[in-house]
Amino acid sequence: MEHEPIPGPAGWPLIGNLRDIDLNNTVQSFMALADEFGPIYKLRLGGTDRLFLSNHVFVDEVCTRKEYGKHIMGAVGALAQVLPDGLFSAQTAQKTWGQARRTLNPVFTPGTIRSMFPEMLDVTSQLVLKWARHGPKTPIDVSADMTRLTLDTIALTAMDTRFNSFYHDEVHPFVRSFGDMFSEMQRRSNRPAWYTALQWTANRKFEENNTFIRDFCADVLAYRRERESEEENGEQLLSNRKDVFTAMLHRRDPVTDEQLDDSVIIDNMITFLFAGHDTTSGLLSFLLFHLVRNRNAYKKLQDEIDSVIGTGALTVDHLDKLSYLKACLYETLRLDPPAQAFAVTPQVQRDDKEEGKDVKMDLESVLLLGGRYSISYGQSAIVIIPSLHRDKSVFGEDANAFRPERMTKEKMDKLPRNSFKPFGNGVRTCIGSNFALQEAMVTAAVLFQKFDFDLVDPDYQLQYQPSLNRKPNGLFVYARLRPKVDILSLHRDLFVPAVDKHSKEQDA
Ligand code: HEM
Repeated sequence: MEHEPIPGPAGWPLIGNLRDIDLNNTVQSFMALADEFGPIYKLRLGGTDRLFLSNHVFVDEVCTRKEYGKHIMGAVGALAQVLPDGLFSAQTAQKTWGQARRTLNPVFTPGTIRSMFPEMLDVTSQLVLKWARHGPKTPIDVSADMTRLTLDTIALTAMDTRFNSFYHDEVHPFVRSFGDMFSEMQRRSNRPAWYTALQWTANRKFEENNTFIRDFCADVLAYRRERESEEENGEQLLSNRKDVFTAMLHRRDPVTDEQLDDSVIIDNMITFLFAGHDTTSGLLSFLLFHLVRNRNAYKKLQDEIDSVIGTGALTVDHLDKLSYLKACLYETLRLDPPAQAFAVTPQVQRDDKEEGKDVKMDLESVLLLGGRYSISYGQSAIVIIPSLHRDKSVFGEDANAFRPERMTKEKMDKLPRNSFKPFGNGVRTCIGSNFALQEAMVTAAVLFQKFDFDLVDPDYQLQYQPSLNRKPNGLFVYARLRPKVDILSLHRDLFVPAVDKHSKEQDA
């Protein structure tokens, strides 16, 4: 029973609000509906009523009240059918989620992520050399190359595997198969099950893609085990590496003292390969777009990079001093958050169950949102992150403008609680957020140190790719080496610290 009617468009019999959304770009539709119906509205999709939230007051409530937890639904629910034990798609109460999260948390501490700096720089160097050799007149497909960069980085740092995407014109088959599979999941999540059952060709393709990505990861796992069994007991033991793979293969969960099963390892290899690249590539692509469009911020960033790094190699210690770059990244995450939504629902708490409390998961058990709108246990509340981040009551009348100055550490500390949620919430918050930020800082610092950028089409208007994560569509730039950058010594200059280079010149 609703306490006060929740706004929303009237639906149709059987199909509900299916006609109110563009299935190829659902989040853009949700944002437009938020503009029309306000910070809370309701849609009937896939046979259930879903709530959509987009201001910090409602979002704060669902992010802080203990009744709410992550809801595995929609496309994530479809993902759970093929990755039942992946960190992203498993239920919080599931034993395998807790085991994997505790096993992997130590891989994502700031110290361990810093130790991945050389590998991040290695992959960045491949991008830089490619763009330098293309020359200043070749249009660069930004999203495609950022996808190559982030995929290769997560594969190398997390799984000690080189995808070598910069040496191929086509995207890696893993990305193509997973992308196709996920598009199908999104379509499935918004239409009735009987309709999906009739899509024989799409269903066969889905199974083929699923088999391909599982076999691919099983092969990588088998190869790693083979290498470990062959290696001598030496200093370079693979099992001493501090990466996701090694933790999954060797660490014991501190609570259950158990190791992860192979099927859990494979589910999480797929999860990390996907979640670890698709979002960060969007972040880097949007960063480039916003900076090229905002020349004041562009200049300020390049000045910071020149004064902190100079012309020598970037080191991990430089990263702590690039505060304006960090603000640019946060401002990009605010305006164009690559992960566009997350879903929560009121859940029966484990404590309640253990104490035998009579908490019924049926439509009679309701909570009130904002003290006015009813939400039942098991019903989805979806946070529309880009709308939340453009809330004018928080970010001001210029909320749609790119202004990194509003995202300095001091200013962010003063933002209302839960008004900035690019990495999700609570125990289900993104495990890779610090990894993503460090990777983006390494790449952006080197790119703006070495290149000047211009849009190929100066009138380009931002468009979004129809995919789960937000990415620019059709964004092409020209990359020109900056005046004092020498293409012949570029490779060396990316790695040789400035001091060493200087002293070598003096020695000569
Ligand atoms: C800019 C980059 C990134 C953004 C914006 C982002 C965003 C998010 C968000 C919003 C969630 C929560 C989703 C939900 O509640 O349904 C999440 C979860 C997750 N992310 Fe990220 N992510 C990024 C990068 C990464 C990277 C680099 C990795 C891996 C190294 C990663 C791995 C994961 C995993 C495994 C989860 C599930 C965690 C759990 O539920 O325990 N993400 N991410």
